Amino acid sequence: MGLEEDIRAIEDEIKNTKYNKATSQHIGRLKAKLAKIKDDMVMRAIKSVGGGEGFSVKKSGDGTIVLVGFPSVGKSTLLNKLTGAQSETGSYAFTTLTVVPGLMEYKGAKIQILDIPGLIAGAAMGKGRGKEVIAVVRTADLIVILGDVFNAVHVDVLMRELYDSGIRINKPKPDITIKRTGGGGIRLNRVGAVKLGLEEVRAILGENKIMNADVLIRGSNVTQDDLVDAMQGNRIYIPAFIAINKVDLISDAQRKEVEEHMREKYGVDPIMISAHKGYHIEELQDAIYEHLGFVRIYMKPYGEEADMEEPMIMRKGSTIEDICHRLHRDFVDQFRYAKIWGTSVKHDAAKVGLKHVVEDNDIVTVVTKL
Ligand SMILES: Nc1nc2c(ncn2[C@@H]2O[C@H](COP(=O)(O)OP(=O)(O)OP(=O)(O)O)[C@@H](O)[C@H]2O)c(=O)[nH]1
Repeated sequence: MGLEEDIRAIEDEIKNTKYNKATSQHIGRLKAKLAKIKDDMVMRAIKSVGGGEGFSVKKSGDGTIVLVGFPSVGKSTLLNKLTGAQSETGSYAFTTLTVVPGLMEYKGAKIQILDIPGLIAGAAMGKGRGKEVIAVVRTADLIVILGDVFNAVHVDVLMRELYDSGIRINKPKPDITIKRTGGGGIRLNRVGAVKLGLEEVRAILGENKIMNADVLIRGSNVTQDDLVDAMQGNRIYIPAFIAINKVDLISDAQRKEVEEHMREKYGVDPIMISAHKGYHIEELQDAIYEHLGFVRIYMKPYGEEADMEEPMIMRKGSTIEDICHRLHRDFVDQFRYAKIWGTSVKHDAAKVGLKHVVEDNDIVTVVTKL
């Protein structure tokens, strides 16, 4: 059997085996095995991409989003609409031969948007130019999954290809630590109402020949798949949303039908756009801005007024240390303390250290030794 047949056979077996206490170890083992085979194929494919021309993308701006869609879904047209970049458009499949970066300026943030060749079924395993495309997608801060009104089913395929490429969308990274040890078998520590049991954990890790390890799992929602992901170790967690293009070509009733389908299937409202006619583009820009989770930070030089005109755009969760890095490469070394006026502190002008997490609209003074 070839690897692809192996994969299909294991997937079928998982699907056809009812999960219960008696089968949980067996299913865990199958899942671990499946992940290993897939990963061998996918990672080999991704590693073989030596940053060839057009695929070594330099990140720039305050965040990078990647447009993922089938060929001819309208990615290039959309990029042009959002950024004014001159991406090559045409009605043929695979007219976009390289990654085309554009810069969208929105609400003071500079957002890099990458148009990449269309993904197709089998991309994760290297079909089409899948491996190069996926190598780029894995660098994104946000993925916009672009479907079109006539092929809503492509969204399913895209989701699957992303999953098979080790990309987990709209999911926080599960809180799992696996520390290999020299002996003593598998020791499981669980914090919270964790459902996974020791036997399951042992079965899954055993499939990867991990016989001795301290495993710490926190949170009640951790699944077998999450443990397999943690074991494989190369998963990436990226936010994403769905936009459906070419709505100018269908009636209102058809549009509602597509919307309803997406809502039922993925539990989210897709953004219904027309890149060509410019319909709902602002809504899309808003969604991009929101999903990237920006915070605006106003810098106040020591003893001076704050600059309320040009905020520094940071991502949610950024710390004073991140701000220092942005300001000057010596600032972290020279750092004494920072002062903050805003919601991230209990009282205005509070002193904080490098690890302090800033919030939207904070005013910050960094005081250095010099
Ligand atoms: N009616 C209509 N046509 C569109 C829309 N957006 C794109 N198109 C057309 O769809 C075709 C493909 O658009 P592209 O922007 O080249 O698509 P792409 O996804 O970049 O295609 P590849 O480069 O092959 O991956 C072109 O003929 C566009 O003019 C839209 O909103 N409405």
